[in-house]
Amino acid sequence: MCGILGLLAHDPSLDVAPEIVEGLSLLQHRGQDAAGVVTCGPKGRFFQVKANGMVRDIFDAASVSKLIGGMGIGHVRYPTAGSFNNAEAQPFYVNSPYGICFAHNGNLINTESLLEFMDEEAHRHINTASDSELLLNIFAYNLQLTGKFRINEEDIFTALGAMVKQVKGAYACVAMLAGFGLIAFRDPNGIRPVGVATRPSGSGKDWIIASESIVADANGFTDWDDVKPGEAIIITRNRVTRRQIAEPSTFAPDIFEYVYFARPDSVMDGISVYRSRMAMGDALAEKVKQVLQEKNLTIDVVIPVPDTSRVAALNLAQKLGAPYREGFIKNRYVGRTFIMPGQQMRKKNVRRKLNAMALEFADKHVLIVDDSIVRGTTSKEIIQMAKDVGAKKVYVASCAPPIRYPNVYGIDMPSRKELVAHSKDEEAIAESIGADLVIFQTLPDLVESVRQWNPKISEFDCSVFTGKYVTGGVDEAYLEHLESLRADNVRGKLHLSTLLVQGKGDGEAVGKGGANGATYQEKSTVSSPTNRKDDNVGLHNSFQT
Ligand SMILES: O=P(O)(O)OC[C@H]1O[C@H](OP(=O)(O)OP(=O)(O)O)[C@H](O)[C@@H]1O
Ligand SMILES: NC(=O)CC[C@H](N)C(=O)O
Ligand SMILES: [Mg+2]
Repeated sequence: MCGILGLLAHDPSLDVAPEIVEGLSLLQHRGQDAAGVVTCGPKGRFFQVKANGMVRDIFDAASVSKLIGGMGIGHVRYPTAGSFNNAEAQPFYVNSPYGICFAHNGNLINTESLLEFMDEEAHRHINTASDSELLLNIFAYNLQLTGKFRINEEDIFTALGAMVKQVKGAYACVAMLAGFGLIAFRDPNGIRPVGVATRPSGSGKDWIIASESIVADANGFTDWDDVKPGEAIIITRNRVTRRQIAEPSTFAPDIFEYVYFARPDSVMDGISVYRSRMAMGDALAEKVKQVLQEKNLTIDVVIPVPDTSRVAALNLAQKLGAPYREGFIKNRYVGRTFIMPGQQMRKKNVRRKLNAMALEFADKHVLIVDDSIVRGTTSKEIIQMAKDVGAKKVYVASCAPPIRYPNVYGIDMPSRKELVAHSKDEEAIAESIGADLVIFQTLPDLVESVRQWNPKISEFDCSVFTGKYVTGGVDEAYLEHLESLRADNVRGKLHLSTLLVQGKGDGEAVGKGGANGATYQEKSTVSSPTNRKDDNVGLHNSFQT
């Protein structure tokens, strides 16, 4: 899951980079592998800083000061295609037919046929294994087909409409056209989130595009509006234009955003993540009550697994009338473990991140609550930790049902074999993670916990629980192919070979700029989609000076 962001200041003389960097740090939980920002300054020039690492490590005062311009986009990356090499850090850039920068959250499922198309028909070179670079080039190719020296909004909608017909999968995107403006768009099923908001600025408005509403709130933007499934919004300094670029399809936002990915203080598609997590705790409490009664068991204490499960665990404890205790203390300097690459790293970091306090576990029957059990990395470690400090019995309750199928839409769960619940019943799962009992939320209860806050959404993407993929095009052959490319054991090798090809893993051989060896690059835009006087005049003025 990545985070995307775009910002257009009404006043072109302002620099938006500091706010973009600040905004990316609020999206850090969506991707910890790489981050990048590109701004567009005078004469339509792009300025870029991107690298592997966390936002705070990549951006310092010196690198941010080089990001000039009143419009820009940013990205935090959690790879789901290609490798975690910094050549695949986003935003991506193409210089033809116009200067375009692009950031993507999601994952395409027809990359093989798109690559063939790029090679045989579009004759565009794709330099990485990133599906996002591919998506950008499909968009650029379709823009090129307009055959125009200078383009307008109609041309962009036409190109996006053609692109949507070619690509399959999940994509929430932000694009920036040099000297023109920003574009936000979302796949026809609205699997990945993205929205827009505004704030007054002089005689006009500043616009923000972001994966989550928290970024808008924190920067004083209001009137958050989710991009609709299959919709594109083009924002220039003169006007904002919205259009459906895809035929209406099933709106099916990914339910895992509410379970784990999003920040609790975000509102997505009209649903407060916080409220949905509280409701997950309430519903799970009923199930736990029932199971404990059936098995004639009691619990002394409810303990959350920091961070994500806290909200649900508190409600669950209240409903059960059991004490809620923070028995695991989290090292605040260690990031999310699930989105780290490689099982070794994830395992090591659970221990680095969480510590069990004996005084909350010793001689007790504890109910540990987590939002989800995916590979079982976290639960295995913390159950052992709880036992090591004297817990008598360790029961685990999960706000999500068993995860038995891969995610193909932007969450890095490509391999069935890695999922602890794959082909296992609840007893076997408990045994495998070392729990005395494991209790899962039912799927209808999970869906209702989220859907009740916006009954207009009739469906959610629940493919990791059901194996049903809303876009179609995901069959056994595809899943096997994905596994062969991205399972943990294959990926280690892939990363190594990428490093060998690239020398030492430095993506762009351009002057170094930021902290952490971030690459800094100034891109002079030769071609700009519009610099005719009658189009987007506000921007042109700044562009032509
Ligand atoms: O079964 P697993 O493969 O371990 O995956 C599930 C765990 O990973 C996530 O935590 P993470 O540490 O990533 O983030 P958090 O601090 O937001 O809970 C999630 O909240 C679960 O605790
Ligand atoms: N998690 C995501 O959204 C990843 C975006 C894109 N597929 C990449 O791997 O960079
Ligand atoms: Mg967790």
